[in-house]
Parts: sequence; structure tokens; C-alpha cells
Amino acid sequence: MSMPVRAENAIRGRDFYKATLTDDGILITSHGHVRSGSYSDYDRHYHSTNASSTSLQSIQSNNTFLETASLVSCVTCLSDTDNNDRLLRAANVSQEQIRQQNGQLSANTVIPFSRILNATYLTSTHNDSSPGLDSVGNDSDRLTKGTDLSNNSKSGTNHDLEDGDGDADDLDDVDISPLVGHSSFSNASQIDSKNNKDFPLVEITLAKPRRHDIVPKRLILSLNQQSKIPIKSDIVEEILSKSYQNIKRERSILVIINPHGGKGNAKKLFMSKCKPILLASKCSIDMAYTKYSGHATDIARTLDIDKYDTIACASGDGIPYEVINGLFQRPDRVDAFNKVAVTQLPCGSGNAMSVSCHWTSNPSYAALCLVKSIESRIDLMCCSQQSYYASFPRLSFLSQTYGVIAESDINTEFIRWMGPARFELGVAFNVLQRKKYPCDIYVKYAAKSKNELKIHYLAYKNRDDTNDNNENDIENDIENGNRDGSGTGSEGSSKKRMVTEMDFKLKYPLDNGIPQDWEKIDPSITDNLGIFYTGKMPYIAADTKFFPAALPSDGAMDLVITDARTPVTRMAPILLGLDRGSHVLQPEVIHSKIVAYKLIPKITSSLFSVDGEKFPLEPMQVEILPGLCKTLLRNGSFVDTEFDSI
Ligand SMILES: Nc1ncnc2c1ncn2[C@@H]1O[C@H](COP(=O)(O)OP(=O)(O)OP(=O)(O)O)[C@@H](O)[C@H]1O
Repeated sequence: MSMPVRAENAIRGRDFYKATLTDDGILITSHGHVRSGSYSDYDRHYHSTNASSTSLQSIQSNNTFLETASLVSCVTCLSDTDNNDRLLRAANVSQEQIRQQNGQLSANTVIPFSRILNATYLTSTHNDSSPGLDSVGNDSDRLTKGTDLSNNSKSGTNHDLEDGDGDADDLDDVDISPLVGHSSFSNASQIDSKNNKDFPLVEITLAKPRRHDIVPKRLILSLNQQSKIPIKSDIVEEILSKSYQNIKRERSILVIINPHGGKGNAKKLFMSKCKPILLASKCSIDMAYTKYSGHATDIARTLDIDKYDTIACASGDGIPYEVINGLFQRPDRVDAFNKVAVTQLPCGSGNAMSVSCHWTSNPSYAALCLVKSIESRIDLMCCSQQSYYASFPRLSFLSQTYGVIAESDINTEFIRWMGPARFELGVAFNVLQRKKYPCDIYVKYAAKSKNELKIHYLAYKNRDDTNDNNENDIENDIENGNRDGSGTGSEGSSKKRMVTEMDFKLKYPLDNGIPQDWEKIDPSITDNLGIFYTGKMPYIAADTKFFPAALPSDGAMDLVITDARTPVTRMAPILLGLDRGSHVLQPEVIHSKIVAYKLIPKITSSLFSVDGEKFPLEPMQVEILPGLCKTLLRNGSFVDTEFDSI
């Protein structure tokens, strides 16, 4: 049996791999190369299980370490580089050895489905003088230059809404070319490969580690239909459905870039690290650049929500805050919060959302998480103060703080050039001064003592583990005619539902005073308050696990309070425990789960910080709004803080 000429043309001069599908991914069984004008290598490899060609032998001679490396690469599928490095070292495989292989995969490598971005039948144009892969190269150029390719297909496109230069700049040799939707591939030639049951030639695009990042990489595979798992008729669909299990494919993304974010690097980071991954995954992308503070709120308030399922903020935490509030101020906010997921591509200096939700602060890995994540609902916190409450209260997704941390966060803006380090410097400075911030605090507890908090945490964490916190189930329910989205499986879960206008209604409006069942925190503590910090996400910065017990939708926020009178010798272990999250276990630290609070400052000069934004020094009342916001959580949960084992 020989290879069809068109298929040979398509892979002429390229490496290809013979492969088979397994439960975990695509197993490479051997490697080949089709020389110009000859397809004998392909035939030899295809028909021989113990191939004896020279090129194969030379590959096999290196197999011992490569097989180890293969296993490692399989295990590390979504980890970032630090993790990869550690595992490779543990397996005694040096990066140099990996590099020597020129990126070739050895037999027995498993490409995990979690790493596969796209799959398509490999096809050739009818014009042999311009073989398919050259066309792909052209396509790639067009995509990276930001040209609108959306005439026939929404997929894999890129439109600049503003700025327009779309200078995908630093892509160097990154391979971003989706074949599907390319008009030069006729239907006839696609059928040619698809219907060839003996030789289904498939091109996959996978996310491949390169230096500290991941980049899209295309591979040609000759797939053995006698695979280890049952294959339905369409092998490409089989690969795609396993690569995107319960995950929405081909997202329509509005990327909002803060050009000043991340010390002015946000645009470059997005273009070079995130965009190639998103395009290779066949997402359609529109881009908007913020021109002033508050612009992202205006964009989110007025955008056409029918066009997007995702708003990705290529920024720090300031832009997601603005976007959530823009959606909240829409007349059709119910539809907006049911339609659009808000996520972050970490291109700012404070990237707590990405660290908590995507488990990484690396923009390329976060982009992979974006396309591979489960849509989930997270709680928001609604903040009311007299000066703005009447128009719109403010939604907070991350934190509110008063005292030492608020001043360190905001008052160190003038040393913005320092990046994240300025925050730590500010905290240390204020703590050492033992500055106090007197106030009254009233709270409605969900779990008051540390013991009750642990019980609450374990109950909700286990519930999340079993429910998978999976918003896609809601979409499936709705498609199946179950309009309230209550689902068939885990009934009663707050996440398995669509939000309604009732979900925006405050239980504790500011004007109604402090309810009877709220407790006042001991004034001897609050008159000497050092840190007041409430949060919904575990990380407030890449290496600061301030809220290790935070959960996406437990209907509560975490409260941390310290007393400014705590001796510096005791504060030192508290601050040094911030990276591990062990500070909350220290006896001097108050740590509770609460559903609402009111803080009344007793000083005249200070501020609040809400999600890193400066808020006025007025009484602040906050309550939780359960499961209001759709976002993308890797594996449906926040990064594991190991709170249960601290
Ligand atoms: N064009 C602009 N000019 C001035 N300010 C802007 C502009 N675009 C956005 N901003 C503001 O910049 C602030 C910080 O944005 P972002 O969080 O993306 O950046 P960052 O680098 O992480 O900064 P931070 O360290 O404050 O978190 C936001 O509050 C936003 O309102």
C-alpha cells in the first residue's frame, strides 16, 4: 500500500510521526521523513513495526533517556518551567540533552490531550507547485500581521479594535498556523485525507515548552486506526473532543490590553506569549487598548456581549476589576454575567487573578489555561460607601484592605518602577513603625473560630472537588432544555445555575443600618488595628498566599486582622509566613470566614484599597454575592494552597 500523492506532497520535506491514540493522549510510535520525490521512508515506517531504516535506528539509539524525557514531558503537561526543570533534573535528564534532539519526539512519547490545541486533516492544494505547508507559512504571516481573515471563518482570527498595528512582533519562529478555514484548501482535498481510512494524515498543534514559555508547534501524524481506544469515524473530531473535554472550543475573546500595565510591557507580553497560543487554538480575537483609567469599565459597559464569550484582560488586576464593574453597570447585566467569562492574562505587575485561577503568572501558560479551562462561577463582594452607593455600588473580585496593607499598596504608587517589590517594602516599613488604624468592625460570620473555618473549608473544598465547579454543565443543561440550569447531577450547587436579577439584590443595603445578628469585633483589637484584609482569592501577589483558605464559591470571604501592638519579634514570623500562607495559623492573627461586614474608620487620614484601587476613607459595607461571575479556573478550582496540610 503506498501513500496518496497528494498526502505525500503535503508532508514532503517534513518530519512526520506514526502515532496512535491512547486514553491519555497521542502515543508516538515512530518517526519518519519524506524526501522530495520519494515516499519510500513513509512507506517503510508505515508498514513496519520494527522499522530498520538508518534514521530510525539513530533515533532509537537515544531512546533510553528520551523515553524518560517522554514520560516526564507527559507528566508535566501543564506545569510551568520551574516545575519542568525540577522534574527533568529529578529524572537525570538535562535540558542540553533535550535540546540535542532538535525538538524531535522519540517513540513512546505521549502527547497529552491537555497540550493539544488543534487538530486538522492534513491536506494539499491541487497545485503541486505550492504545497500545503508553504500556504500555511503565508497564512501564518497574515495572522501575525493582524489582518482580518474572518470572511469565511470566525476561527483563528484577529482583529485590532483600536491601535490597529497588531504588531505581533516577537513571534520569531513560533508556529501559529491553523489550517482549518483556509480557503486554498478545497473540500475535495480535505475529503481525500479524511476518507483515507488507511492513511489518515493529521496535523496537530500542541503547546510545546520553549525556554520559560510554551509555544504552539505543529506536528504531522500518520495515525494508526487500530488504536488502543475505540475510534469513532472521525479521528480529528475524536482528538479534539478528547483535547477539549467539557471545555468550550474556539472561544470568541475580547482582549483588553492596558498598554501601561506591567511597567509598559503588557502589549508586548500579550503579542509574543499569549496571542500565538490563542490563535493556534482557533480562538477569534478582538483587541482593545485602554486609553485612560476607567476605560475598561466603559468598554465592558457598552460592548456587544453577543460577540464574545470571554473577556481576557492582558493586564494586572486593575482591568478585571474595571471589566466586572462595567458589566455590572449594564442594563442587561443578567445576560452579561451569564454570557461572558472574565479572565486575566498576566501582563501587569499584580497578577493575583491569574496566579489564583490559572495557577501561573506566566502569560503563555495562562493562555493555555484560558483555552483549556473549565468555566466556573466565583463569588464577588459588593462594596458600598456613601459617596458612590446611590449610583452603583462597586464589585470586588479580589480584596478590600484598610490599615497597613492599604497604605503600602496605594501609597507606594510613586515607586511603581520597582514592580511588585514596592508592595513588600511598603508593608515592612509600616509594620515596623507599628502604625495603628483605629476603627469599629461589625461582621456576619460564616465561620468564626479557626476550627470552624477549617470545617467550612474542608466541606466546601470537597464539594467543589466532587462537583467540579463546572459551568459548562449549565450550558449542556440549557441545550437539553433545562432552562434553570439546575442540572441533573449535583443538585443545589450554587454554581450550577444561571444568575438572575435577584442575585444582584443586596441583602444588607447600606441605608438599613447594621443588622442585629452581626457581631462587633472586640474594640480593644480594632482600636489598635494594624492589618484589616478581606479576600476571595488565595494569592494577592505571585508569592503571597494571603488567603490560603479562599475558595471560589463558598459564599464567604476570608477575613484577616492583626493588632498593631503585636511585638515586632512576633510580626516577623507572621510576615515571613506569607509565602506559605502559614501566617493565618499564628495566634496573633484573627482568621475567619464572613459573609458581610461594615468597617467604620475612626481616623481622618488614610484610605481603603479595593482590588488595588484607592477608595475613600468612609464607612465601608461589604457583602458577598454568591457565584455571580463567570471565570476560567484551571481544573475548575483555585490553585491548591495546601491549607489542609499547613
Ligand atoms: N491608558 C491608561 N492611562 C492611565 N491609566 C490607565 C490606562 N489604562 C489603564 N489604566 C489604569 O491602570 C491601573 C493599573 O492597571 P493594571 O492592573 O492593568 O496594571 P498593573 O501593572 O498591574 O498595575 P498595578 O501595579 O497597579 O496593579 C488600572 O487601575 C487602570 O485604571
